[in-house]
Amino acid sequence: MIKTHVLGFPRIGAQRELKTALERHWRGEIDAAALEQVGRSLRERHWRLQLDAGLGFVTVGDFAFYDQVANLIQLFGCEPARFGFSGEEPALARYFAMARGTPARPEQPRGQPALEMTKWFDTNYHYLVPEFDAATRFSLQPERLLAELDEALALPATPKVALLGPVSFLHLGKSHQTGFDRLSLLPELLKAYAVLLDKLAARGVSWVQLDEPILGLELDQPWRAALRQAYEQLARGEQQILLASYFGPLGENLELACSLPVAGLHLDAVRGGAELEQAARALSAERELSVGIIDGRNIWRADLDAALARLRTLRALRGGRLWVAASCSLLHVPYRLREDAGLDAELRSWLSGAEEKLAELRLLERALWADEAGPQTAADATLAQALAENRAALASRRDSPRVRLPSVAARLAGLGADADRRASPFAQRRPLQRQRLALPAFPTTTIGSFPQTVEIRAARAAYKRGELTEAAYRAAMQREIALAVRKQEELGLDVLVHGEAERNDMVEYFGEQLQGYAFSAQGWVQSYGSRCVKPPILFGDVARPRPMTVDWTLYAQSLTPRPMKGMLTGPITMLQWSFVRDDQPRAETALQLALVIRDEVADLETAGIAVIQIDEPALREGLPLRQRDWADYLAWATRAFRISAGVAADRTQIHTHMCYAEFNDILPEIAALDADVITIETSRSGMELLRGFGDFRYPNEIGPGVYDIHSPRVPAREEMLRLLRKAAEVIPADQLWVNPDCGLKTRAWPETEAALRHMVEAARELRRAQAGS
Ligand SMILES: Nc1nc2c(c(=O)[nH]1)N[C@@H](CNc1ccc(C(=O)N[C@@H](CCC(=O)N[C@@H](CCC(=O)N[C@@H](CCC(=O)O)C(=O)O)C(=O)O)C(=O)O)cc1)CN2
Ligand code: MET
Ligand SMILES: [Zn+2]
Repeated sequence: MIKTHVLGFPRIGAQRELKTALERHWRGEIDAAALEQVGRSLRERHWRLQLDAGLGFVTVGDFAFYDQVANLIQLFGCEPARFGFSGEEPALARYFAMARGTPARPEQPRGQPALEMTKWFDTNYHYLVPEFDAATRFSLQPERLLAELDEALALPATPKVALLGPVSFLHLGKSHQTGFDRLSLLPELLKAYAVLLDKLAARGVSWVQLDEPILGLELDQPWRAALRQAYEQLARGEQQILLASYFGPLGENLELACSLPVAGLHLDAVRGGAELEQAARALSAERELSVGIIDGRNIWRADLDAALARLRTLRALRGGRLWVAASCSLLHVPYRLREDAGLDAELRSWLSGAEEKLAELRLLERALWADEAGPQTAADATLAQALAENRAALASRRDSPRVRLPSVAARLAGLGADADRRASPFAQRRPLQRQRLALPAFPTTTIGSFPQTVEIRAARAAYKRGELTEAAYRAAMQREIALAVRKQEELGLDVLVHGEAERNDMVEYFGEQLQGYAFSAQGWVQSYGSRCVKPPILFGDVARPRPMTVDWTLYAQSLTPRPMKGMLTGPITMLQWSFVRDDQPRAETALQLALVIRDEVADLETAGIAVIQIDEPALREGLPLRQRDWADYLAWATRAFRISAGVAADRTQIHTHMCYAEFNDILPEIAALDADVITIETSRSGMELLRGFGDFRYPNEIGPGVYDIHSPRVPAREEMLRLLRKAAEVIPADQLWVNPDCGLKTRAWPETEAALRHMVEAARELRRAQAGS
């Protein structure tokens, strides 16, 4: 028997309907009932797509109004006590309170910060981090999930319920209590899972998919033992469990996974392809093997011939039984690309979004059926035609002259051995930069973006629709830049930025100006909550036809005598947040990107810009999931950064910026980037993150973020002072900068100005204290 399925489907909506509805709800424009209705209709639409594609199941449980991990916090009734919920509040209101934080109330004068948000493995999706401590109790609240299940049953459709598994749920959470062992909660959590599984079985659900993506990580013995304990216990119930792993090979966890007494095992055959045959042999015959052969992380059209060859081998090993799936949830790819208005016909034929991936699964299923059916049927002709079309599209991509630019390869080959080094070491660059910039102690700056207002977005949308001329658009963006410069001067910031008004996104903006990149009109992917990105598509060798930021930066610099920071996105972040080609190593693509950024640095410098920031927020996210693969990645990734910065003269100050990450485990490599200044996100951790930089004696200058930009909350001057004093305990004062955690594009102006005013006051207070001591 061949069965096809997906681990999850994108939920934001082909037209981002969920985003629109959520934001309207948060603004108070639509009530909870209207929002729920949007959720229901999206679920129904997505299930119908799965039904129409002939999948063996529709997947239930992948929908979330904010995040699938946050759903589990409510499903298992473990909302953190700090939110002070009485239980009287509607569940959805509590959910958004956890996701977005709560404003100050008389009984909670400072409000509650949201749950921490962190990267979902090595993706650009962020999940909300569950908080566990000794007082955590679980109490199953299955109403929402059961209601969704009933919707699917009513279609009618055969549902498979998909949830994060108990061990990954605990693993991905955190505890603020030192010494608390999250695994001590496992027995209670398992009881709740077991009750839920029974309820699902009673509703007639035949399969429950439990995701344990931590199987792709290096696990300590206690976590491995926890997986065994969990599945031995859960498998005792009625419910059949499909245990799902993705994002990498199982490696040393393969044997464990194959030996757990679950009814089926899903593996990522795209990133863990090498071990599929081994798993097919190791898994006992009565169990199902689900082969994730369609890439759930990237947008290239699948090579169906290759997939079929692979599946036939595996099917033979499995005695004819096999499930065929996408490697991971399709959450990470856009809805559809084959008809996207932003892409030309040739490119479209090379791509697959979520809908097209459903069709690919269907074709694989039909081809495998045809093997068994024997003699030619009428359906075979359409199948053969579809496979031929697939072959032709793949050949057109492989042979396309658009993909290769000989000049790029030649330039890389000719790159000097010292291209990744500045002319002199930091100690020599520093006095030259100090003299040129003449900054006060504790210099203040921001990370780049200022509020992306409705007006800015509307102007860009009108320009893209052809309703605004290029000149009018340019003038509108220049007005925004002038406004940002004026406000920064009024606030008294030291190193200014132009504010990035002209950028739709820090990656897409550059992609749009580079050869080798294409960008879709509707290829949205959820990044967190209602926020989406439209990753540009890197399909060929990268080249820069003309400078990308020089005009805007020079315009901004012309408005002020203060230093204007040029603002670029670094090669690794460009790589990580784009859909990149799969026909050459990522390391090579990174080098090509490094060269175009290098050229931009050179042009900004020639134009007289004295400070240039090369953002690398995704450097940490790109780390391989297993530590043993880190060194190789870090070697090429940091070299790519250094190649982009290495062209700068000693007197030009290079900044970099990183956020959303635990930096302490890669401090030597961060230091090896040799940026003159690094700004990092530290405020949510109360400067804890900085301690590592201090212990390591980080050699260059650092701007630890002094306030969280994810929340409209305006921190008091004293709060920032406290953080700065804490920072000064671990970092020498003459190395410290003062700045927010990250860019301010998601904020509005009033809170931005208020917070920056407090920040500048805090820096001035420090200077006074220093002068007086
Ligand atoms: N690529 C990327 N990844 C990242 C980050 C990032 O900045 N970029 N930051 C971190 C956090 N992730 C984030 C992801 C998205 C957003 C974000 O603000 N996204 C915006 C969209 C940004 C964008 O592409 N804007 C376009 C398109 C805007 C738009 O929706 N326009 C409307 C029309 C608007 C109108 O008519 O008024 C439309 O196309 O329908 C533009 O400004 O041009 C959103 O979801 O709202 C923020 C942080 C980590 N990962
Ligand atoms: C996610 S890092 C953002 C850096 C960028 N320069 C900004 O301020 O928006
Ligand atoms: Zn950032």
